[in-house]
Amino acid sequence: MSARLLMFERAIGFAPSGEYWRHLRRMAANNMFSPRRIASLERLRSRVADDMMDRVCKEMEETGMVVLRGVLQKGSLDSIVGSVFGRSLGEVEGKELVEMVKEGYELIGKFNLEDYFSLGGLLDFHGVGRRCKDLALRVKALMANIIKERRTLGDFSKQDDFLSLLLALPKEESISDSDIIAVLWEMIFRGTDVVAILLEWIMARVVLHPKIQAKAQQELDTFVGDRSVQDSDMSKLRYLQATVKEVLRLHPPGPLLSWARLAIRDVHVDKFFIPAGTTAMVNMWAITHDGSIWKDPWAFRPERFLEEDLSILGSDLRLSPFGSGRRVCPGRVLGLTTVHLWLARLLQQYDWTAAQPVQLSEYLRLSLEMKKPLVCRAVLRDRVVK
Ligand code: HEM
Repeated sequence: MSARLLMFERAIGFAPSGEYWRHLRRMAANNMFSPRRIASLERLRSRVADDMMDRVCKEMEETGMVVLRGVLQKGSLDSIVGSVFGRSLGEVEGKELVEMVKEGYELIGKFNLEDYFSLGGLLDFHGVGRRCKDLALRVKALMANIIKERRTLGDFSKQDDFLSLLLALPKEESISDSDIIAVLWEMIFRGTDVVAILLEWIMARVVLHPKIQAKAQQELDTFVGDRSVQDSDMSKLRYLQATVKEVLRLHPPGPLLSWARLAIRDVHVDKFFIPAGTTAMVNMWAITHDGSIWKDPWAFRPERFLEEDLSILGSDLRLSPFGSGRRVCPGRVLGLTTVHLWLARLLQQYDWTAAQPVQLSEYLRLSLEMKKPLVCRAVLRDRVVK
């Protein structure tokens, strides 16, 4: 799996010198995910939330139930595409992008002997390597077109999307088009599905625990009232934030973080000696279910995070669902901000119950997904949200 990710990423054109990662880190730290930029994207997130509410309403009217996965995936893609390109894509481009992301996920999950014994493609019986290369060419072609079009329009300095930001860099900091493509693709590929997957887990828990749902709604009614909830309300919505943390603990979408790390030199970790060349995995899922770390680890109890406030952004290794250290998720604040806002909207607007039995079985692809999609019933709450 991790070898595939690397193979695929190399095919997309990551600079072998590691320049790409340097750029990604600098962008993430300085600009792309600065609080100002994340705030500037609130209008987009909010508009996407409105669209999602409309889709929920439509599905309820047409079928009497909602398959949330489709609604969340569409919302997540619209939001990331808007953040990356500053506009929605046309029908053809949009469809192509969805297909490319799908193909990328499928390829990452495929077993290929060539990942373990590289014989120049001889063991690539199912053409996985060839498909990776084909996909990389399609990604490059689509992105190159969008970059060209944006350059023709010029004056990117006033826009807040990631592409404009990269194009507006001063000459001495500018990066090559292939690195721009790699950075943007990585944002789309890593940032789209995981937000939808996390929200589906959250809603499954909300449906399974009506008292927790009611408590989160009560908090919204008390602190936000009849107007539409905004990012700036989030600091007061402590129970809602605790609920998200508890879902990240029980159902971390990246249970093995980025799958594998390679020790490039001999190292001691606690009492273990790890020789150079070892491939090691961090099993975050095992840590977050460990009874010696968590009291009643299998119980779904958001209150535990009211009793002890714990940062989940990478400084406390008991719960680091976004990883930690140099390879920590660069999109973690944007991802969390989005999840908080959309969850708050879903709960403010509707009461949620299960339309089919909720199953918490897991399915591991690039991320840990619900095996069986969640099917709910959404009933408009009697409060009018303006
Ligand atoms: C809220 C949901 C999200 C979760 C749970 C999540 C989780 C993770 C995890 C566990 C990793 C691996 C970290 C490691 O190996 O130590 C990761 C990496 C990454 N994430 Fe996220 N992520 C989320 C949202 C996002 C968003 C919204 C974006 C982009 C806009 C994004 C972009 C990335 C990128 C580019 C990497 C690769 C970083 C690297 O390999 O150095 N993520 N994420």
